[in-house]
Amino acid sequence: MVKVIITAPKGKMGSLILKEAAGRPSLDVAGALGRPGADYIGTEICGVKVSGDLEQIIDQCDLVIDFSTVENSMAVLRSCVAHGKGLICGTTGFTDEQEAEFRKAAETIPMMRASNTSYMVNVLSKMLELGARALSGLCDIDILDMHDRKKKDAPSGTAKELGDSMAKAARLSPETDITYHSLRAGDISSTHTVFFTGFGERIEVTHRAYNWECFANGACEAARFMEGKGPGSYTMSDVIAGEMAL
Ligand SMILES: NC(=O)C1=CN([C@@H]2O[C@H](COP(=O)(O)OP(=O)(O)OC[C@H]3O[C@@H](n4cnc5c(N)ncnc54)[C@H](O)[C@@H]3O)[C@@H](O)[C@H]2O)C=CC1
Ligand SMILES: O=C(O)C1=N[C@H](C(=O)O)C[C@H](O)C1
Repeated sequence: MVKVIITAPKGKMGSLILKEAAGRPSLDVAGALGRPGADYIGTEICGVKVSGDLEQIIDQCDLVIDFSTVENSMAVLRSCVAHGKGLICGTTGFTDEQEAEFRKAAETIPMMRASNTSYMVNVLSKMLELGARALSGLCDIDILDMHDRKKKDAPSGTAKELGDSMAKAARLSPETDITYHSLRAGDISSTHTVFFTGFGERIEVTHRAYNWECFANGACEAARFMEGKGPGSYTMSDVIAGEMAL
């Protein structure tokens, strides 16, 4: 059983992950990390005690699951490195320098950076690799991500990851061969469309999340996958590989 600490238990994602993880026999939720000073510090959510200080509780876990903010995630990353704990980070919007710090950390701790933990999105990524290999040079490739008006980052982390995996598969540049578009409006829930646009014809492939449960389920699957893993960089592609028999 993996012992986990879950951050942001009042956040949109953190609250769903905590609820899902608390009900899974494969996971033991050792604690939750809330925003310091918040009125819910010291209370229990889903039967889990909420602390405002990761240093006080981190030694009770094997792994931290963190879907919060860039600032908090960088602090969580540094604590995980200092205490030799694993980390699944689903937060998006990091700078290149911050991403490099995650890669460096993977030399000493088990690390999963995953901008999208939905099983379907990660299957979609495999389908798009095939599309990009078959169609590169014959068409334009564009990615449109649509999210609610409160989302902080654009393009989405998912758009960037899909672009990177297509570019790697088809030997393209993710910066110059793929074009990114973002719409932030109302309460749109995560929607990604990839367009392969030729002349006289076009392919559009879309993933629509109706709510955020697919990401919470995927985060818990990822935590189960991380059990017993040593230092290194792991991806959702590794998590789904067994199920897809890739
Ligand atoms: N990887 C994936 O599949 C997904 C990733 N995300 C990403 O996850 C992140 C969070 O998204 P949401 O839950 O929608 O945002 P949210 O705004 O609902 O939640 C963020 C939470 O972080 C908490 N927080 C801030 N500072 C903190 C601190 N010092 N200690 C503890 N908690 C702190 C806030 O109190 C808030 O509850 C975003 O970067 C988003 O893009 C969102 C959905 C799926
Ligand atoms: O903020 C969100 O909602 C989401 N963020 C992630 C991203 O930036 O790709 C994953 C998903 O799209 C939901």
